[in-house]
Amino acid sequence: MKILKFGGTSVGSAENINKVISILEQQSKDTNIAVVVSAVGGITDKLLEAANLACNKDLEYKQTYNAIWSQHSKVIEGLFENSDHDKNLKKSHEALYDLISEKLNELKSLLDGIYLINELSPKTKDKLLSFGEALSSTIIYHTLKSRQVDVAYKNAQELIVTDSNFNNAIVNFEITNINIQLYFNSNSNAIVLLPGFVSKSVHGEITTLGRGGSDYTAAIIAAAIDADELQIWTDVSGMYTTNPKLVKQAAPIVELSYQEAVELSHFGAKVLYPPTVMPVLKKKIPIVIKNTLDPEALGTTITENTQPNGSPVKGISNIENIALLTLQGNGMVGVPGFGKRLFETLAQEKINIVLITQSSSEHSICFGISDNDAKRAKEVIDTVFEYEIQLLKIDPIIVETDLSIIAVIGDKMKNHQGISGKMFSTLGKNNVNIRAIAQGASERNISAIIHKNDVKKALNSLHEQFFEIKTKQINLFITGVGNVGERLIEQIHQQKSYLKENFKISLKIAGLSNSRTMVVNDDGINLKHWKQQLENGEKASLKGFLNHVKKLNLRNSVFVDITANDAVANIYGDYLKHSISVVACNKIACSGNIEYYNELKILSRQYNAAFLFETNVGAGLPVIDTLNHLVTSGDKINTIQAVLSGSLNFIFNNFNAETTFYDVVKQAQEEGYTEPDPRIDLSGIDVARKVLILARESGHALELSDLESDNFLTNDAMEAASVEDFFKTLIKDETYYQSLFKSAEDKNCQLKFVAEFNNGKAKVGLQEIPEGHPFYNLKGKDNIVMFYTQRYPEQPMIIKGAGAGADVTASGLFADIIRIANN
Ligand SMILES: NC(=O)C1=CN([C@@H]2O[C@H](COP(=O)(O)OP(=O)(O)OC[C@H]3O[C@@H](n4cnc5c(N)ncnc54)[C@H](O)[C@@H]3O)[C@@H](O)[C@H]2O)C=CC1
Ligand SMILES: N[C@@H](CC=O)C(=O)O
Repeated sequence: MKILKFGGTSVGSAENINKVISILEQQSKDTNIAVVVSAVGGITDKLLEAANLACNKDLEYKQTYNAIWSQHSKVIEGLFENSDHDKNLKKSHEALYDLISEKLNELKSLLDGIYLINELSPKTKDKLLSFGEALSSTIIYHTLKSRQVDVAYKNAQELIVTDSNFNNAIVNFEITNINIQLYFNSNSNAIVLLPGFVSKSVHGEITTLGRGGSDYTAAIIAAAIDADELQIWTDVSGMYTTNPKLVKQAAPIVELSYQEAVELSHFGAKVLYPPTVMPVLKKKIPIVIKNTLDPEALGTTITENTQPNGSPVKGISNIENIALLTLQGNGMVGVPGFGKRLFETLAQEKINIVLITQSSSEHSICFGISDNDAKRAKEVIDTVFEYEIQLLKIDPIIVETDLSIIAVIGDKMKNHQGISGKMFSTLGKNNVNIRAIAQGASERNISAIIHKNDVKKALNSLHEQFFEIKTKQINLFITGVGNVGERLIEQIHQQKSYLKENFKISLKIAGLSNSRTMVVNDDGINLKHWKQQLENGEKASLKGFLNHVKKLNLRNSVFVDITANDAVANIYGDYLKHSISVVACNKIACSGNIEYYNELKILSRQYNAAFLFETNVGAGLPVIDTLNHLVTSGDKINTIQAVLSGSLNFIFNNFNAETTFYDVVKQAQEEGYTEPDPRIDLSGIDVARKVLILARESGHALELSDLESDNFLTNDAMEAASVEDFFKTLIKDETYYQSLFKSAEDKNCQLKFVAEFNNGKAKVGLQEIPEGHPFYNLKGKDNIVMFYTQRYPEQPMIIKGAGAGADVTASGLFADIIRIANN
C-alpha cells in the first residue's frame, strides 16, 4: 500500500484537483492507496485572518468569510462544469453544494461566536482551522464518487488521537496505530481519502498537528501500516540542488538519504518539514517527492542509503535572516560554565540556536540565531553576565545582523578530502566574506555565515563549482560601444556557444553603456537586439552603472572599458574594490599619474580582481603579456624599440607625392585605426602613452612628462581647437607634409614614428628609416616591438602584426576576458 499526500497548491483549483484525480486513478491500478489532502491553497491563512478579525471586533471578517466561500464555490463549479448535461452528475453537484454550504454555515456560526465573545482560545482555533481540510477532502471525495471511482472517506480525527495540546498536539501513537491498523485491515476500497492536519484528543476535542500537519498525518498512517512508500505531492519536482529562485541552474535531486534530506530541509528546502516525517524514517519507508503539475518528472526519492557512486555534495542550502552573536573575553579562557549559562539563558527565553562555533583559544563563542530574536537575546545575555561584564572579564555581547547561512550538504563528503577547500576557495575568489564556519563531525554539512547581500552570488558560485561540470560563467559589463565595443559584442555573440561547448566558459553580457544610455540585465542582454535595448535604456551615468553592477553582485563580474574617457578610467578603483575585474583598452589609467597606476595594481592584488589592459599597446598583439612573462621569469628589459602607432604607420605608408596628407589621415580615421580624436595619434601622445606603459610594466616609474617627444605637426595643427579645425590645417600645410616625405624619399628612407626606451629613458618621434632596418618594410597598419633583454641581448624578441583596427582590438579585449575566465 502507498500513502499519497497532496498539498495546498495541488488541491488549490479545479484544474489541479483534476490532475490529482488522474494521478489517483493511475496509482490505484497497481495497489491500494491512502490519500491525505491539505486545505485548498491559501484557505488556512484566510481562516486565521477571519478569526483574528472577528476576535478584534472587526466586521471585515465577513468579507474574508465570503472570500472563503467563493474560493470553494469556484473549485466546485470547475469540477462539475459539465453537470448540466448529465442527470447523475447534476445530482452529485447539488448534493456536494448542499454539504459544503452546511459546513460553511457552521463556520459562519463559529466566526460570529468569536466576534460576539471577543475571544479566540487555542481550542476554538483548532476547531476553526479544521474546516480547511474538512472542506477540501469533502469536495475531492464527492468528485471522485461522482466519477465512479472506488473510494472511501475516513475522517482522520477518528484515527489520530492526541493530547489536548491545542494547535500543536502530541500524538498518542499507541492508540493511533491501533486505530489506523484496524481501519485499514478491514477496508478494501482502492482509495481511502482523509483530511490531513486534523486529529482528536483522548477527550474527543478537535486538535491539530501543527506546522506541516498534513505531511505528518500521511507519515503517521504510512508508519502505522508499514506502507511501501510515502509520496508527497507538491508544486515542484522534488528537492532541488539549491534554491531555484536564486540559482537558475538548480535541478531536482533524484536521490537523497534521509539524513541529507533532513539537512537540506533544515536549511531552507521548504518541501519537507523534518519532524513530520520522523515516523517513516524509523520504519525506513521510502519518501518520494513528486510534482502534481508535472507528474512525469522523476522527483526526489529519499531512502536510508543512496547509490555509493553518487556525488559527494548533494545540495546547497541557505537560511535567511540570521544574526550572529559573539560572547568574548579573556575571563572565559579556561573557565568552565560560560557555555552552560549562555545556552541555558537562550533556552529559557525559547530562542533557537541555528549554528554554534567556538575557537580553540576559548576566547569567544559565536552562535547564529534568527534576526527577530537578536535584540531579546542581547538583553537577556548582557543581564545574565552583568557581573562579569562589570569586572571586564567579558565584553557585552556583540550582535551582527543582516546575515544568512549557506551550507554544502552530502553524506559522502566525509570520504572526500578537499570539499571544504573548494567551498571556501570558491567563496574567497568571489569576494564573499565568511563571518563564521561550522562543520559537524559527521561532515555531512559544512555551514558558513555570510552577509545576506552575498547569498545569491555565493549560491551561484558554489552551484557552478559542485554541480555544473566546470562551466564558468563570466558576467561582463561593457562601457563604450563605438567602433571597438560593437565588434567585441559581435565576436562574443558569435563565439558564445563554441566557448561553452569546448572550453566550458559561459560569457554573459549583463550590462552595456555608452555616453547616453545604459542597460543592465541579470539574465543577460539579448545580443541580437542589444542596440535597441541600449537605446531604450535609462540615462547613462558612471556611478549609476557601478551601483547596478554592485547591486547585482554577480560572480566573476568584469567591467570592460572601451571608451577613451578619463572619467571612466578614474572609476576602475571602485570596481576593483568590489572584486570586480577590469579590462581596459582605454590607455588613460595606465598612462596617467603613476600613483593611480600603482594603486590599481595594488587593489587588483588585494581584492583578487584582475586588471588587464593588453590592448593598450599593439591592439590585439600579445605585447604586454609577453613583457610580463619576461619580467616575472626574471629577465631584465634593456631596450625597447618599436613602431607603436597603427594609424601613423598606415598614414606614412600611404602618403606620397600622388596623395595628400589630409586624405590619408582621413582614411586612417575612417578605417578605425585612429583614436576617437585623431589628434591624439598625430601629435604622438598615443605612442608616448604606449611606450610609457611598456616602461612601467618593465619596472620603471616614469611619468608622461619624463618622455622626450619629437613632434612633427605644424604649430597650427597642434593648436587647432577642434578636430574639424585640425583637418583644415592639414589641407593648408600640405606642402610642409610633402617636404617631410620628399626628404625621406631622397635618402631612400621610409618615414616611421618610432618609440624607444633605453636605460630608463623613453622618447618618441618621426624618423627616416633606411633600407635594411627591421622597421623599413613594416606594412599597412602594422606595429613592431623589439625587446632587447638580458636573455635576448643581440637578437631581440620581436612581436609584429596589425596594431590598430576595431576587429583586432576587440579580439585583444576578448583575449583578456578569456584570461580572466581561465584563471
Ligand atoms: N581603434 C583601435 O585600433 C584601438 C583602440 N583602442 C582604444 O579603444 C578605445 C575605443 O576606441 P573606439 O571604439 O575606436 O572609439 P569610439 O569613439 O568609436 O567609441 C567610444 C565609445 O565610448 C563611449 N563613451 C565615451 N565616453 C563615455 C562615458 N563617459 N560613459 C560611457 N561611454 C562613453 C562613446 O559613447 C562610444 O560609444 C579608445 O580608448 C582607444 O584608444 C585601443 C587599441 C586599438
Ligand atoms: N590609435 C592607435 C590604435 C589604438 O591604440 C593606433 O593608431 O595605433
